[in-house]
Amino acid sequence: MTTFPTIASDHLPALLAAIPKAELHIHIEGSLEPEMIFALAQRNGVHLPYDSIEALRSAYAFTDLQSFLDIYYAGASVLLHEQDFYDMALAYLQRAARDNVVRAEIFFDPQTHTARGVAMETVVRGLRRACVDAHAQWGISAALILSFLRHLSEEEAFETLEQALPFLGEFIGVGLDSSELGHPPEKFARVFARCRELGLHVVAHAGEEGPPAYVWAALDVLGAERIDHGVRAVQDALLMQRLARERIPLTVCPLSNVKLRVFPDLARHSLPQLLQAGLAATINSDDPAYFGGYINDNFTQTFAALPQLDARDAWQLAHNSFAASFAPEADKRAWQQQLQACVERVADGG
Ligand code: HPA
Ligand SMILES: [Zn+2]
Repeated sequence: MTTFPTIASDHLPALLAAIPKAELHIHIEGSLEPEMIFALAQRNGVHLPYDSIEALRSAYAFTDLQSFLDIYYAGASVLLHEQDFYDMALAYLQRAARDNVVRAEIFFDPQTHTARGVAMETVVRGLRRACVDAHAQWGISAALILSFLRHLSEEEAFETLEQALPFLGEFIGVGLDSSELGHPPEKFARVFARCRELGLHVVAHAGEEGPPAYVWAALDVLGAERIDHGVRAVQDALLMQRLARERIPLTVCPLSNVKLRVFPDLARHSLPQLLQAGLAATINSDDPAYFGGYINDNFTQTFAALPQLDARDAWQLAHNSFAASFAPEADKRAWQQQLQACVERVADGG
């Protein structure tokens, strides 16, 4: 965009809500609301160590990534049948469409389920059916990214990849999540090389709790096309230059970062520095049921806490989200045009 229309700051919340956007960092198991955890536990006869929805919700007081992951994996234990995966993903996609998400690239953690005896086929079929139905109902475009658990071994990642081979057409790429510290990207060099040979897109969580060295390794050893989180890159000037020069997208999750104490509060988040340095940052929800908000909550609360962010930044973040997505180029062009039209409509007071 060469000229940017004037948008008064009191129109900013409306703009943030209305702009079409892509969500590129959402763990579908992290969209499981306490109400649905309880409903599925009842439906499937799974015992939960919490007496009520309120008791479960009050356990959501995290001190770091691991303290969150322990509860997140426990919550996922209620998912057993294809319909459970379908219901979870359809609920997320309906909620995302309300936030004007036009494209969602959704992580799923198959090892969390296969370890409990749930078949890969059950997981993938349920999630894919929700993606197809959500597109038909709300026009939202959705795709899946299989994420390996980094606290497990590379051998277990290879076994998971083997189980996923019959479903290669059902997911667009692979990621790397779970406990970051002590599990550097190098641990998964060979399995990611195999995934690249298979033509899959490659992303990885790096620089959430881990050091900038993990971001370098995600790029150079795994061949990551996007970095999930990456907010600690600000500690390394050379890395910042590289991320900016190569326009490597960062999928930033502000509410997650505050809940897991990566930053003490939103006002001290590194997002303005990332944008100022010309990095292709995006805003995402990560695990919205656990971190207190979906994507528009992340946009509005982050902009409210950081008054230096303005309408131009909102446009940039949405623009980056489409540029960084793995959707077909024709779709990306159409969404960029919708974004432009939306900005002009809000500027006109419409
Ligand atoms: O933010 C995260 N980091 C690592 N693993 C995860 N699994 C779900 N959310 C996350
Ligand atoms: Zn994540």
